[in-house]
Amino acid sequence: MVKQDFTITTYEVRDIRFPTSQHLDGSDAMNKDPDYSAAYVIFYTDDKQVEGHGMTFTCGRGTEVCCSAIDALAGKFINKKLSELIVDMRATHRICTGDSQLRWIGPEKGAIHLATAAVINAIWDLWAKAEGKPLWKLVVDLTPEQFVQAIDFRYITDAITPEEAIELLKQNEAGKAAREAEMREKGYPAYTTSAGWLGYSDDKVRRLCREAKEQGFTHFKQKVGGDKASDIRRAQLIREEIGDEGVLMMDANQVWDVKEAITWMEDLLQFKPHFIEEPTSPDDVLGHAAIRKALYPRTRVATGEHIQNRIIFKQLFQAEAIDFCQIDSCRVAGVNEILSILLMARKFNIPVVPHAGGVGLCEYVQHLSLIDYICVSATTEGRILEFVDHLHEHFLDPVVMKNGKYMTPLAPGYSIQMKRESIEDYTFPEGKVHKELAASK
Ligand SMILES: C[C@H](O)[C@@H](O)[C@@H](O)[C@H](O)C(=O)O
Ligand SMILES: [Mg+2]
Repeated sequence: MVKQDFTITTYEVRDIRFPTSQHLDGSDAMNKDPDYSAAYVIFYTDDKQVEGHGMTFTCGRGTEVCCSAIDALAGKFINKKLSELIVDMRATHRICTGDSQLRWIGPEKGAIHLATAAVINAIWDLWAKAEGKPLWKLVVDLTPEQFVQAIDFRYITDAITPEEAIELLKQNEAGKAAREAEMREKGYPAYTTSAGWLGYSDDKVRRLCREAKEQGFTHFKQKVGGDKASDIRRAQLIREEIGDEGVLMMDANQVWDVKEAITWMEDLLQFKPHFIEEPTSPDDVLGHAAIRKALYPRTRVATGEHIQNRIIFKQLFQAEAIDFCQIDSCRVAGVNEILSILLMARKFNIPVVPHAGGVGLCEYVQHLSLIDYICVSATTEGRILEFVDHLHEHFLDPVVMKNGKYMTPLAPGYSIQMKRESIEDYTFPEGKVHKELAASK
């Protein structure tokens, strides 16, 4: 069943924080000073060479809460053999989401769900390493039946059944090899968010847009929703830099009420935004639908980085509330739940445009878009993968960008393993970097 088998012997949880707020990297109208962080888990095995790594993304304070939740889950995997876990990935996923007591502090949402993502992703990382394949390749090589076996269909069978999902995957079998070859050669198209963080000066935004254009990017995201006059000024200067042919996306990070979102966007439509992302609360399915109805087709609506689980995605699709589905690799419960969302998005014909603004998220989502293209949607039309240019140097197998595209990752695993030195230096609060920061204050 698995090329090499291991038994999980112990685990380690780390609270890792990068002080990105110092330069306002990652800042937006809601998250004014994020410190890109990771609640990080390592599963050690009886083979000293092979470890499963996983993390969930956080913004600084609160990482300790997710670490505690990881602690509550990870112990369940001690003494488990990899082969036992992967034979039924649906059951493995339920080890976390189905705990009859822990479930009360979710269910399938909040810190416990973020923690589930870290743990589940670490298991997939271990599995991919055991097979000697990058995660995307492990998944695209599964049979349609095995792919579907990883998914918890509870609460979504009114949108898609396992039988339908298998049928859908089977339809794409024929072209899989050609799409894989294409991706290995050309890579997956990306857009950049790092030119448009809200806390950056106009000059910096201008310079970063220029640099991103030179690097081959054609799609750029601007943060909006702080102050309307400055949104307008900023949109103007970005348009000057990227020209009419450049694609401009806007992201409000949930700051508006429903009506406010519509009126605010009316004033920004002159800049031809491709979409408005997170115009309001991620829980407000009908609010998103109302905003979409008011603005479509002058602009479109995107959301997902704070959509807590497959059930809310299902409702967003059913209510025709969004035009773009921004899956987040560790907001929902890791690879298993992502697969269910990819399938539903395919069924409802909504392009998947993953969220990657954080640490480690680019590393993760490159695999997910490859899975989407090679075996689920079979198209890149309307799809583009987010890229932010921060903190990649801390990973053993960081993303490789060329000409505005993600080059297909080839190393075994889920690309999320951090360098040991980075783990030590940035562990909060006792790592070297945090001690130095505290001393300098
Ligand atoms: C706090 C973060 O940087 C967010 O601003 C970021 O994830 C953003 O919403 C994005 O779309 O990338
Ligand atoms: Mg966003």
